[in-house]
Amino acid sequence: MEYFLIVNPTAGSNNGQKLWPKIRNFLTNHHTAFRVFFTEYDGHAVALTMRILGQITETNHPDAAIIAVGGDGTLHETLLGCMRFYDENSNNQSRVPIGLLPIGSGNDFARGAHIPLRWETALETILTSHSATNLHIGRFISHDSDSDGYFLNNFGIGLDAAVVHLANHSLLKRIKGLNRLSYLASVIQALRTVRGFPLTLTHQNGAVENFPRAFLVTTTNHPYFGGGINIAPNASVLSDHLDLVIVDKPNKRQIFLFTFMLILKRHLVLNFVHHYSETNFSLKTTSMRYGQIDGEELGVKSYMVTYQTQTYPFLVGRS
Ligand SMILES: Nc1ncnc2c1ncn2[C@@H]1O[C@H](COP(=O)(O)OP(=O)(O)OP(=O)(O)O)[C@@H](O)[C@H]1O
Repeated sequence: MEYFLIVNPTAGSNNGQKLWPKIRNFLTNHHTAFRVFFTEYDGHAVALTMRILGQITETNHPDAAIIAVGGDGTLHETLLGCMRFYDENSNNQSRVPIGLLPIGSGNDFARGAHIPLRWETALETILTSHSATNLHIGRFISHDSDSDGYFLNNFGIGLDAAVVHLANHSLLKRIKGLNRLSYLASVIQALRTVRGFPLTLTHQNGAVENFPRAFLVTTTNHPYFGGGINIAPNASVLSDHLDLVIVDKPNKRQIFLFTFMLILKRHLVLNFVHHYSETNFSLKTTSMRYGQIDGEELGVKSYMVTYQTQTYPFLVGRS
Protein backbone atom coordinates (compact mmCIF):
# COMPACT_ATOMS: atom_id res chain seq x y z
CA MET A 1 0.00 0.00 0.00
CA GLU A 2 1.21 3.51 -0.80
CA TYR A 3 -0.18 6.40 1.28
CA PHE A 4 -0.69 9.88 -0.18
CA LEU A 5 -0.74 12.26 2.77
CA ILE A 6 -2.41 15.67 2.58
CA VAL A 7 -1.07 17.67 5.52
CA ASN A 8 -2.66 20.93 6.65
CA PRO A 9 0.18 22.66 8.55
CA THR A 10 -2.28 25.14 10.14
CA ALA A 11 -4.78 22.57 11.50
CA GLY A 12 -5.25 22.53 15.29
CA SER A 13 -3.33 25.83 15.83
CA ASN A 14 -0.39 24.73 13.65
CA ASN A 15 -0.39 21.14 14.91
CA GLY A 16 0.20 19.98 11.34
CA GLN A 17 3.47 21.84 11.11
CA LYS A 18 4.58 20.78 14.61
CA LEU A 19 3.65 17.09 14.27
CA TRP A 20 4.73 16.42 10.69
CA PRO A 21 8.39 15.52 11.56
CA LYS A 22 7.08 12.96 14.11
CA ILE A 23 4.53 11.54 11.66
CA ARG A 24 7.21 11.26 8.96
CA ASN A 25 9.54 9.42 11.41
CA PHE A 26 6.72 7.07 12.41
CA LEU A 27 6.08 6.20 8.73
CA THR A 28 9.78 5.76 7.98
CA ASN A 29 10.30 3.56 11.05
CA HIS A 30 7.39 1.39 9.90
CA HIS A 31 8.96 1.10 6.38
CA THR A 32 5.82 2.61 4.87
CA ALA A 33 5.69 3.92 1.29
CA PHE A 34 4.27 7.43 1.30
CA ARG A 35 4.19 10.78 -0.51
CA VAL A 36 3.33 14.04 1.20
CA PHE A 37 1.52 17.16 -0.03
CA PHE A 38 1.11 20.28 2.14
CA THR A 39 -1.92 22.54 1.84
CA GLU A 40 -1.03 26.16 1.25
CA TYR A 41 -4.42 27.89 1.33
CA ASP A 42 -8.10 27.44 2.12
CA GLY A 43 -9.55 24.93 -0.37
CA HIS A 44 -6.16 23.59 -1.52
CA ALA A 45 -6.88 20.04 -0.30
CA VAL A 46 -9.67 19.71 -2.92
CA ALA A 47 -7.26 20.44 -5.79
CA LEU A 48 -4.48 18.29 -4.27
CA THR A 49 -6.83 15.32 -3.87
CA MET A 50 -8.02 15.56 -7.47
CA ARG A 51 -4.40 15.76 -8.68
CA ILE A 52 -3.39 12.75 -6.57
CA LEU A 53 -6.36 10.69 -7.83
CA GLY A 54 -5.43 11.68 -11.41
CA GLN A 55 -1.90 10.31 -10.88
CA ILE A 56 -3.16 7.15 -9.17
CA THR A 57 -5.59 6.48 -12.05
CA GLU A 58 -3.11 7.30 -14.83
CA THR A 59 -0.46 4.95 -13.43
CA ASN A 60 -3.02 2.24 -12.63
CA HIS A 61 -1.72 2.27 -9.08
CA PRO A 62 -2.83 -1.05 -7.59
CA ASP A 63 -2.99 -0.14 -3.92
CA ALA A 64 -3.23 3.45 -2.73
CA ALA A 65 -4.94 5.45 0.01
CA ILE A 66 -5.28 9.16 0.70
CA ILE A 67 -4.69 10.26 4.29
CA ALA A 68 -6.01 13.63 5.44
CA VAL A 69 -3.75 14.99 8.18
CA GLY A 70 -5.74 17.81 9.76
CA GLY A 71 -9.11 18.63 11.22
CA ASP A 72 -12.66 18.33 9.93
CA GLY A 73 -12.05 21.11 7.36
CA THR A 74 -9.13 19.26 5.76
CA LEU A 75 -11.08 15.99 5.71
CA HIS A 76 -14.13 17.74 4.22
CA GLU A 77 -12.00 19.17 1.39
CA THR A 78 -10.32 15.79 0.79
CA LEU A 79 -13.70 14.09 0.50
CA LEU A 80 -14.95 16.86 -1.82
CA GLY A 81 -11.89 16.32 -4.05
CA CYS A 82 -12.66 12.58 -4.21
CA MET A 83 -16.33 13.14 -4.99
CA ARG A 84 -15.55 15.70 -7.72
CA PHE A 85 -12.90 13.44 -9.25
CA TYR A 86 -15.19 10.42 -9.43
CA ASP A 87 -18.12 12.56 -10.65
CA GLU A 88 -15.95 13.79 -13.52
CA ASN A 89 -14.29 10.41 -14.21
CA SER A 90 -17.08 7.90 -13.71
CA ASN A 91 -15.75 4.74 -15.33
CA ASN A 92 -16.66 2.30 -12.61
CA GLN A 93 -13.16 2.33 -11.14
CA SER A 94 -12.87 1.35 -7.48
CA ARG A 95 -12.58 4.39 -5.27
CA VAL A 96 -9.35 5.13 -3.39
CA PRO A 97 -10.08 4.99 0.37
CA ILE A 98 -9.57 7.93 2.75
CA GLY A 99 -7.88 7.75 6.15
CA LEU A 100 -7.72 10.49 8.78
CA LEU A 101 -5.11 11.60 11.28
CA PRO A 102 -7.24 13.89 13.46
CA ILE A 103 -4.93 16.69 14.50
CA GLY A 104 -7.44 19.58 14.25
CA SER A 105 -9.20 21.50 17.00
CA GLY A 106 -12.66 19.89 16.88
CA ASN A 107 -12.17 16.46 15.25
CA ASP A 108 -15.88 15.67 15.38
CA PHE A 109 -15.78 13.19 12.48
CA ALA A 110 -13.04 11.19 14.23
CA ARG A 111 -15.22 11.01 17.35
CA GLY A 112 -18.28 10.03 15.31
CA ALA A 113 -16.47 7.39 13.27
CA HIS A 114 -14.57 5.99 16.29
CA ILE A 115 -11.21 6.98 14.82
CA PRO A 116 -8.63 7.23 17.65
CA LEU A 117 -7.98 10.85 18.65
CA ARG A 118 -4.26 10.15 19.30
CA TRP A 119 -2.57 10.49 15.92
CA GLU A 120 -0.16 7.61 16.64
CA THR A 121 -3.04 5.21 17.32
CA ALA A 122 -5.00 6.54 14.35
CA LEU A 123 -1.98 5.97 12.10
CA GLU A 124 -1.42 2.45 13.44
CA THR A 125 -5.10 1.71 12.75
CA ILE A 126 -4.74 2.96 9.17
CA LEU A 127 -1.55 0.96 8.55
CA THR A 128 -3.16 -2.24 9.84
CA SER A 129 -6.49 -1.77 8.04
CA HIS A 130 -6.63 -4.56 5.48
CA SER A 131 -9.82 -3.31 3.91
CA ALA A 132 -11.83 -0.12 3.79
CA THR A 133 -15.26 0.35 5.38
CA ASN A 134 -18.05 2.12 3.53
CA LEU A 135 -19.18 4.94 5.81
CA HIS A 136 -22.24 7.07 5.17
CA ILE A 137 -21.73 10.75 4.51
CA GLY A 138 -24.36 13.45 4.19
CA ARG A 139 -25.35 14.71 0.76
CA PHE A 140 -27.39 17.87 0.20
CA ILE A 141 -29.08 19.47 -2.79
CA SER A 142 -29.72 23.20 -2.37
CA HIS A 143 -32.68 24.13 -4.55
CA ASP A 144 -32.31 27.77 -3.46
CA SER A 145 -28.86 28.12 -5.05
CA ASP A 146 -29.00 25.25 -7.56
CA SER A 147 -25.98 23.62 -5.95
CA ASP A 148 -25.16 20.37 -4.16
CA GLY A 149 -22.44 19.00 -1.92
CA TYR A 150 -21.48 16.73 0.95
CA PHE A 151 -21.00 16.91 4.69
CA LEU A 152 -19.16 14.53 6.96
CA ASN A 153 -20.47 16.02 10.19
CA ASN A 154 -23.45 18.35 10.01
CA PHE A 155 -25.38 20.97 8.10
CA GLY A 156 -26.70 23.58 10.54
CA ILE A 157 -29.13 26.48 10.21
CA GLY A 158 -29.66 28.97 13.05
CA LEU A 159 -27.87 28.87 16.40
CA ASP A 160 -24.92 26.55 15.64
CA ALA A 161 -24.21 28.39 12.38
CA ALA A 162 -24.32 31.75 14.17
CA VAL A 163 -21.84 30.36 16.72
CA VAL A 164 -19.50 29.26 13.90
CA HIS A 165 -19.76 32.72 12.35
CA LEU A 166 -19.12 34.55 15.64
CA ALA A 167 -16.25 32.23 16.66
CA ASN A 168 -14.55 32.58 13.26
CA HIS A 169 -14.64 36.36 13.53
CA SER A 170 -13.84 36.58 17.25
CA LEU A 171 -10.74 38.51 18.25
CA LEU A 172 -10.17 35.94 21.05
CA LYS A 173 -9.65 33.21 18.40
CA ARG A 174 -6.49 34.97 17.22
CA ILE A 175 -4.93 34.66 20.68
CA LYS A 176 -3.21 31.30 21.03
CA GLY A 177 -4.77 29.05 23.68
CA LEU A 178 -8.05 30.99 23.81
CA ASN A 179 -9.91 28.91 21.20
CA ARG A 180 -12.26 27.35 23.78
CA LEU A 181 -12.98 30.69 25.43
CA SER A 182 -13.74 32.25 22.04
CA TYR A 183 -16.19 29.41 21.33
CA LEU A 184 -17.93 29.81 24.69
CA ALA A 185 -18.20 33.60 24.26
CA SER A 186 -19.71 33.03 20.79
CA VAL A 187 -22.29 30.56 22.19
CA ILE A 188 -23.37 33.09 24.84
CA GLN A 189 -23.63 35.90 22.29
CA ALA A 190 -25.57 33.72 19.81
CA LEU A 191 -28.00 32.57 22.54
CA ARG A 192 -28.78 36.24 23.22
CA THR A 193 -29.07 37.41 19.62
CA VAL A 194 -30.44 34.55 17.44
CA ARG A 195 -34.20 34.79 16.95
CA GLY A 196 -36.69 32.00 16.21
CA PHE A 197 -37.62 31.53 12.54
CA PRO A 198 -40.28 29.63 10.57
CA LEU A 199 -39.12 26.27 9.22
CA THR A 200 -40.91 23.66 7.09
CA LEU A 201 -39.83 20.03 7.24
CA THR A 202 -40.95 17.58 4.54
CA HIS A 203 -40.45 14.03 5.82
CA GLN A 204 -39.31 11.07 3.69
CA ASN A 205 -42.96 9.92 3.45
CA GLY A 206 -44.06 13.33 2.11
CA ALA A 207 -45.70 14.51 5.35
CA VAL A 208 -45.15 18.20 6.04
CA GLU A 209 -44.48 19.70 9.48
CA ASN A 210 -44.16 23.40 10.35
CA PHE A 211 -42.05 24.89 13.14
CA PRO A 212 -42.97 28.56 13.66
CA ARG A 213 -40.03 29.36 16.01
CA ALA A 214 -37.08 27.11 15.05
CA PHE A 215 -33.82 28.14 16.71
CA LEU A 216 -31.25 25.36 16.30
CA VAL A 217 -31.65 23.13 13.22
CA THR A 218 -28.95 20.52 12.78
CA THR A 219 -28.87 17.73 10.23
CA THR A 220 -26.18 15.39 11.41
CA ASN A 221 -24.38 12.32 10.13
CA HIS A 222 -23.07 11.18 13.55
CA PRO A 223 -23.59 12.22 17.20
CA TYR A 224 -21.18 15.14 17.51
CA PHE A 225 -21.01 18.83 16.72
CA GLY A 226 -19.12 21.84 18.08
CA GLY A 227 -16.03 19.84 19.10
CA GLY A 228 -17.54 16.90 20.98
CA ILE A 229 -21.09 17.99 21.93
CA ASN A 230 -23.30 14.91 21.69
CA ILE A 231 -26.31 16.42 19.94
CA ALA A 232 -27.72 13.19 18.39
CA PRO A 233 -26.58 10.29 20.58
CA ASN A 234 -27.96 7.54 18.31
CA ALA A 235 -26.75 8.88 14.94
CA SER A 236 -24.23 6.64 13.18
CA VAL A 237 -21.93 6.84 10.16
CA LEU A 238 -22.79 3.17 9.54
CA SER A 239 -26.48 3.96 8.98
CA ASP A 240 -28.10 5.35 5.83
CA HIS A 241 -30.24 7.60 8.05
CA LEU A 242 -29.46 11.23 8.87
CA ASP A 243 -30.53 12.64 12.23
CA LEU A 244 -32.32 15.96 12.40
CA VAL A 245 -32.52 17.90 15.67
CA ILE A 246 -34.76 20.98 15.79
CA VAL A 247 -34.86 23.08 18.96
CA ASP A 248 -37.65 25.67 19.27
CA LYS A 249 -36.62 29.12 20.50
CA PRO A 250 -36.13 28.48 24.25
CA ASN A 251 -36.71 30.86 27.15
CA LYS A 252 -33.99 31.31 29.80
CA ARG A 253 -35.25 28.42 31.94
CA GLN A 254 -35.36 26.14 28.92
CA ILE A 255 -31.77 27.08 27.95
CA PHE A 256 -30.54 25.89 31.37
CA LEU A 257 -32.71 22.78 31.17
CA PHE A 258 -31.46 22.00 27.66
CA THR A 259 -27.81 22.44 28.70
CA PHE A 260 -28.28 20.22 31.76
CA MET A 261 -30.08 17.51 29.76
CA LEU A 262 -27.48 17.76 26.95
CA ILE A 263 -24.75 16.90 29.46
CA LEU A 264 -26.82 13.86 30.50
CA LYS A 265 -27.49 13.05 26.81
CA ARG A 266 -31.22 13.15 27.64
CA HIS A 267 -32.11 16.43 25.84
CA LEU A 268 -34.09 14.69 23.07
CA VAL A 269 -36.96 13.96 25.51
CA LEU A 270 -37.67 17.70 26.08
CA ASN A 271 -40.91 18.96 24.57
CA PHE A 272 -39.25 21.90 22.77
CA VAL A 273 -36.69 19.55 21.14
CA HIS A 274 -37.72 17.55 18.05
CA HIS A 275 -35.68 14.62 16.79
CA TYR A 276 -36.01 12.61 13.57
CA SER A 277 -33.93 9.93 11.90
CA GLU A 278 -34.75 9.44 8.21
CA THR A 279 -33.06 8.43 4.93
CA ASN A 280 -34.10 11.67 3.23
CA PHE A 281 -36.04 14.85 4.01
CA SER A 282 -36.22 18.52 3.01
CA LEU A 283 -36.00 21.77 4.97
CA LYS A 284 -37.24 25.18 3.90
CA THR A 285 -36.87 28.57 5.56
CA THR A 286 -38.39 31.81 4.37
CA SER A 287 -36.23 34.18 6.42
CA MET A 288 -32.48 34.74 6.08
CA ARG A 289 -30.40 32.79 8.59
CA TYR A 290 -26.79 31.77 9.17
CA GLY A 291 -25.85 28.34 7.83
CA GLN A 292 -22.80 26.12 8.28
CA ILE A 293 -21.53 22.90 6.73
CA ASP A 294 -18.87 21.00 8.71
CA GLY A 295 -17.91 24.25 10.43
CA GLU A 296 -17.58 26.25 7.20
CA GLU A 297 -19.82 29.32 6.98
CA LEU A 298 -22.54 29.53 4.34
CA GLY A 299 -23.33 33.17 5.08
CA VAL A 300 -26.81 34.53 5.73
CA LYS A 301 -29.52 33.26 3.36
CA SER A 302 -32.81 31.39 3.10
CA TYR A 303 -32.75 27.62 2.49
CA MET A 304 -34.59 25.03 0.44
CA VAL A 305 -32.48 21.90 0.89
CA THR A 306 -32.97 18.15 0.39
CA TYR A 307 -30.81 15.79 2.47
CA GLN A 308 -29.81 12.15 1.96
CA THR A 309 -26.72 9.96 2.42
CA GLN A 310 -24.13 8.33 0.19
CA THR A 311 -21.21 6.04 1.02
CA TYR A 312 -17.45 6.40 0.64
CA PRO A 313 -14.69 3.93 1.68
CA PHE A 314 -12.64 4.91 4.74
CA LEU A 315 -9.72 3.22 6.48
CA VAL A 316 -11.13 3.01 9.99
CA GLY A 317 -9.85 -0.36 11.10
CA ARG A 318 -13.02 -2.48 10.87
CA SER A 319 -14.76 -4.16 7.99
N1 LIG B 1 -1.64 26.65 4.52
C1 LIG B 1 -2.84 27.07 4.95
N2 LIG B 1 -3.00 28.32 5.45
C2 LIG B 1 -4.18 28.76 5.93
N3 LIG B 1 -5.31 27.99 5.95
C3 LIG B 1 -5.21 26.74 5.48
C4 LIG B 1 -3.99 26.21 4.96
N4 LIG B 1 -4.19 24.93 4.58
C5 LIG B 1 -5.50 24.68 4.84
N5 LIG B 1 -6.11 25.74 5.37
C6 LIG B 1 -7.49 25.86 5.86
O1 LIG B 1 -7.49 25.66 7.27
C7 LIG B 1 -8.84 25.45 7.67
C8 LIG B 1 -8.93 24.71 8.99
O2 LIG B 1 -8.44 23.41 8.85
P1 LIG B 1 -9.01 22.18 9.67
O3 LIG B 1 -10.50 22.25 9.78
O4 LIG B 1 -8.43 20.96 9.09
O5 LIG B 1 -8.39 22.40 11.12
P2 LIG B 1 -9.10 22.86 12.46
O6 LIG B 1 -10.05 23.98 12.17
O7 LIG B 1 -8.03 23.09 13.47
O8 LIG B 1 -9.89 21.53 12.90
P3 LIG B 1 -11.47 21.24 13.16
O9 LIG B 1 -12.20 21.62 11.90
O10 LIG B 1 -11.53 19.77 13.42
O11 LIG B 1 -11.84 22.08 14.34
C9 LIG B 1 -9.49 24.74 6.50
O12 LIG B 1 -10.64 25.48 6.10
C10 LIG B 1 -8.43 24.78 5.40
O13 LIG B 1 -8.93 25.09 4.13
